[in-house]
Amino acid sequence: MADQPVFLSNDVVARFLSYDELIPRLEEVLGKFSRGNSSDVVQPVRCVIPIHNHSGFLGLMPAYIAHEDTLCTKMVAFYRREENVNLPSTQATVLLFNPEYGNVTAVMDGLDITHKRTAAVSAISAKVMDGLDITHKRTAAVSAISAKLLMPAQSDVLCILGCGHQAVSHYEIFTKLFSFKEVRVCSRRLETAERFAAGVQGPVKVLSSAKEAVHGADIIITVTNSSKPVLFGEWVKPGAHIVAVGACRPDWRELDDVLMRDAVIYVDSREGAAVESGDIILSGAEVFAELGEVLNGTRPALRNKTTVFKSLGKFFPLRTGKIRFKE
Ligand SMILES: NC(=O)C1=CN([C@@H]2O[C@H](COP(=O)(O)OP(=O)(O)OC[C@H]3O[C@@H](n4cnc5c(N)ncnc54)[C@H](O)[C@@H]3O)[C@@H](O)[C@H]2O)C=CC1
Ligand SMILES: O=C([O-])C1=[NH+]CCC1
Repeated sequence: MADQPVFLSNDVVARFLSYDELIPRLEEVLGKFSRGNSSDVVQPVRCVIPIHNHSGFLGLMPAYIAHEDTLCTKMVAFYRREENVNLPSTQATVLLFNPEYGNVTAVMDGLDITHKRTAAVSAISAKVMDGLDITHKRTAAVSAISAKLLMPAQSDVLCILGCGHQAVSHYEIFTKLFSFKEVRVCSRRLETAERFAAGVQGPVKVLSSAKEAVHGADIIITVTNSSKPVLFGEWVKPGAHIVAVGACRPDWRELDDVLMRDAVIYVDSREGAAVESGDIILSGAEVFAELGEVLNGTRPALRNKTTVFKSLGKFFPLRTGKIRFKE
């Protein structure tokens, strides 16, 4: 009989993941995904069902990488929370499988469970993070990869629009990897931005107007749960790089038509963008490249142009080794 799956609580998984390992691992899988070898990397556009009563969605994101025999799925619930800011906008759980037997070997994150057994997790070569952190750190790491490839060579000013969970992980990784002379934030409510600024380590300038906040910025990250544009092309410095993380539904927007049509558009998955991104679908903007294509050298990184990376959150499987449990 198969072992029972282990529950990896937030604390446990948090210990197993560092950005230093996450970034190269994501670069590797983004590249592999964009080579389009579907018999190696199987990762369809996620299946999303509406949670009508709660203005939410549940997305199922299965993935299999044949050459390393990794089978997993992420399940993510996400919500439009413009009115009720006291509820989480995203919750995620990841299941790892034994690919040969089909049984679940680990359930990760989003679970506040103190399991009686001690989980001795051996040989997890690309580590895992806690539930929310899997989503937050993975998303921020892919955004950072886009910035490595696409932001102007001289980038002094970072601006973050939206001051929730993703803003924290994005701030964390962007200030770790790059050095900015100024970091600005703006959120729908001033007090949220002030709380954010007080909570992070390092100087942050809080602005009450998004237009002022993005003025002259070299890199702008939109991490809002808005369904209407929060960033307008006429505000944006030519040549800036925009990382658009929110608006993951076909009728949700963070960026306006002007920006979408003027910028060169990069995505994590063309297929996903065509189905899920309101910014792309409703503006009619053309996708220029997947990040993986840039990493593979098959499409160029047009750093001198205004660029948008539209992130939708493909879940790229973690590489896992054997998981062993001790009583
Ligand atoms: N692309 C991806 O891979 C992923 C995308 N997401 C999306 O990222 C977005 C942010 O997620 P979280 O940080 O977890 O949400 P959150 O709820 O923690 O934070 C959202 C922030 O946006 C702010 N906001 C809302 N409307 C705004 C507006 N009009 N102008 C400025 N700020 C505004 C809110 O006040 C809040 O500070 C959500 O839309 C979520 O669905 C989440 C996970 C992965
Ligand atoms: O990949 C992800 O976790 C999500 N994408 C959109 C909302 C959450």
